[in-house]
Formats: sequence, structure tokens, C-alpha cells
Amino acid sequence: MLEQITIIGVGLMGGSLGLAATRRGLARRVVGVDPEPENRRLALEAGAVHRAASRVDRTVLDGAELVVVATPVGQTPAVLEEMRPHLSPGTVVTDVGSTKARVCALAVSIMPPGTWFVGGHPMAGSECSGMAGADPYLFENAFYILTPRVDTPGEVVGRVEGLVTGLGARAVKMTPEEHDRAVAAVSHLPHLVAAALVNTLMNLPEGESFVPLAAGGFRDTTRIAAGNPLMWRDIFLSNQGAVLESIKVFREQLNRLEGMIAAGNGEGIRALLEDARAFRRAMRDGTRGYLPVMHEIVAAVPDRPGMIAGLAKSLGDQGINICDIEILRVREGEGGSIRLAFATEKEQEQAAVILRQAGYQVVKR
Ligand SMILES: NC(=O)c1ccc[n+]([C@@H]2O[C@H](COP(=O)([O-])OP(=O)(O)OC[C@H]3O[C@@H](n4cnc5c(N)ncnc54)[C@H](O)[C@@H]3O)[C@@H](O)[C@H]2O)c1
Ligand SMILES: O=C(O)C(=O)C[C@]1(C(=O)O)C=C[C@@H](O)C=C1
Repeated sequence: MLEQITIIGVGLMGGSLGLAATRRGLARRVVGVDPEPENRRLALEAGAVHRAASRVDRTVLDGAELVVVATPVGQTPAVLEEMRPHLSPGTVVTDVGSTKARVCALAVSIMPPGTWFVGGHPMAGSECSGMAGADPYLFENAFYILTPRVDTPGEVVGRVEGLVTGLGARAVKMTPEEHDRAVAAVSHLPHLVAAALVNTLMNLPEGESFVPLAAGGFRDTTRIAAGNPLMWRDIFLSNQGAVLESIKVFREQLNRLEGMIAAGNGEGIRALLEDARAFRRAMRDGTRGYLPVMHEIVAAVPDRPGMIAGLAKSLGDQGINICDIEILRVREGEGGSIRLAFATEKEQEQAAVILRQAGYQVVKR
């Protein structure tokens, strides 16, 4: 257990980290710094921090073996500068920012001798912001990228890895440049496409009147467009090269599809969609990438009070753990469908049998 972790920026990520760190006993004391009074109040009230301060000074950094910077990436260099005169030798600083090359390069010149900076980025989050959106389970099973320099001592990297595993996440190491190219494709491009989808709808002459018709497709592809604009502005600007490279490839894909639709090239469209489907399905099946394997069923249930509790109890009584649950559709007063996910195929099969025996209509996915 560490003596003290100090978190600079107790918003969604910093607050979630504080909640997980205090609940899991990762440090004797967690100190938070945030200029927003509401975030400090909520962080203290929720037990994410033991002490909250409005600005960085010696008192918040003294005794901290680990400092986590969880501010928008545009603020991180200024925060490191602010901390610099107060950092004692041996202190390890990490961050949770979504881009790494720029901040890691700047940190080399800002960090005083005897102190260390190890870049970090949890691949988990949400479209919420501030302490109000914080979640103690946010890091559970998430991949957490670390970008240590080659000359960083093993015990320094080990201290940050200890935090990562302590939070329930899984550490993956790469260079800041590899990180930025990868997240440009898997996170930054999807965000800007989601924003462009929403703005496309709003810019159609009758776009607003179409909104009530939007179903799962629009909802699933645009959830992230509700994210914090200032945070995302900083991300795009601090990963300009890799984001522009991803946009170029995306534009080529869009042009190809446009050309095929204009030419009535049905075979070309089918082949292109076939490729996308095969790749996306392989991701869900866990044969590709980092998405956890999920074994799902969809149960049709009547719309009655206590229905979800009853369903969960039938499975819980048989020792079956539900990993994920989602209400897909509801017809008021009649019924709806619920998606349940399990860690193993065996549990999926057992759950389907139990729920069918209990009278539910069940399909495996
Ligand atoms: N939101 C996500 O899904 C997500 C996921 C992974 C990483 N990140 C990264 O995590 C970082 C924080 O994002 P977030 O979603 O928690 O944002 P947030 O807006 O919820 O939290 C940021 C916090 O930093 C505080 N802050 C701003 N300037 C500060 C300063 N100079 N000193 C101290 N505190 C300051 C703000 O008051 C706010 O509470 C960003 O760098 C972001 O790129 C976000
Ligand atoms: O909203 C989510 O579900 C996220 O995980 C957010 C998300 C992402 O693009 O996947 C957003 C920014 C990050 O830096 C990491 C994660």
C-alpha cells in the first residue's frame, strides 16, 4: 500500500481513480486537487479523496509517492510546470491523458532531477464529465496503456503498474508514438465521426424533425458525440498528425462507398460490407483485438414490476453470474427484450436452459 496518491483533476477519470483507489485500499491517503468547488465537494462526499485542495502547492505533493494528472491534455504541461518546484526526489508522476507523444516529450524537460514521468492512458471512459460521472468500476478489466521511456528504472514503471493492476486494469506497454497512431484509429476517429453524424442530421433541412425516428443505429454510433468538447478539442490538436492520417483513410473509404452507390455497383457494396461484418464479428467473438469475449442471450420478458430481479434471481440461485445486462426494447405494459452477457459459453448455455424452463423466450446470440 502506498502512503499517498495525489490526483490532479478530480473529474470523471480522476474521480473514478480516486473512488477505486480508496475502495481497494491502494493508498493510506488520497489527496485531490481541482479548481471546481463542486468536483471537490462531490469527491469528498463520495470518499474518492481524503483531502481536496483548489490548487497545486507543496502541501498536496509532500509525501505523495505517486501523482496522477487527470486534467484535459491541453492543461497537462501547465500542471507539470506548476508542480515542478514542489516535487521531491523519488516522486513518480503519471497521467491519464488520451494522447501521449506531446506530453511525454514535454515532461522530459519539465520534470526535476530525481523525479519520473510515466505516461498512462486507461482505455475506458464515458461521454460524461466531472466527478458526478465518476465510477469506481470504470477500470475493471480495461486495458491501460503505459508509455515509459526506455531509460525509466524498472521500479518506477513497477509503481505505476502496481496502480494499474490495483485498479483492476491490465497494463500494456508501447511507445508514445505507437499509442497515438493506435488511438487515433480506435478512439479519436470514431469520436469525430460521431460528431459529424450528429451535425449531418442537424444540417439536413428537416433534420430536427427526423430525430424522433432515430433508433438503435443512430444511438449506438453517436453516444460518444455527447462527450466534453473542450477535452476532445485538446485531444485532436495534440494528436494532429495521426488524426489527420486516420481521416485520410476514412475519407478514402467513404469515397469508395460513394462511388459504388453512384455507379449502382451492388456487388462492390456487398463485398465491402461483407469485409466489415467479418472483421467486426471476429472482434466480438474475441478472436481479434482487446474486446472481452462475451456470451450473450436475449430474453423476452413481460413488462411487470420485479421482472429483472426475478430473472437475475433464477440465475443467481444456480450460481450463474451476469457480466452485463441491457434492456434492448420495451413495449409499455406488455413486454420487452433484455440482453444478458456471461463470461463463458457454458454459463450462456445454462442460463438459456434455466430461463426457458422458467417460461421465458430465449435466443442465444
Ligand atoms: N472521458 C473519457 O472517456 C476519458 C478516457 C480516458 C482518458 N481520458 C483523459 O482523461 C483526462 C481527464 O478527462 P475527464 O473525462 O476526466 O475530464 P473531466 O472534465 O471530467 O475532468 C477534468 C478535471 O480536471 C480539472 N482541471 C482542469 N484544469 C485543471 C488544473 N489546471 N488543475 C487541476 N485540475 C484541473 C477540471 O476541473 C475537471 O474536474 C483527459 O486528459 C482525457 O483525455 C478521458
Ligand atoms: O466512452 C467510452 O466508452 C470510452 O471508453 C471513451 C474513450 C473511447 O474512445 O473509447 C474515450 C477517450 C479515451 O481516451 C478512452 C476511451
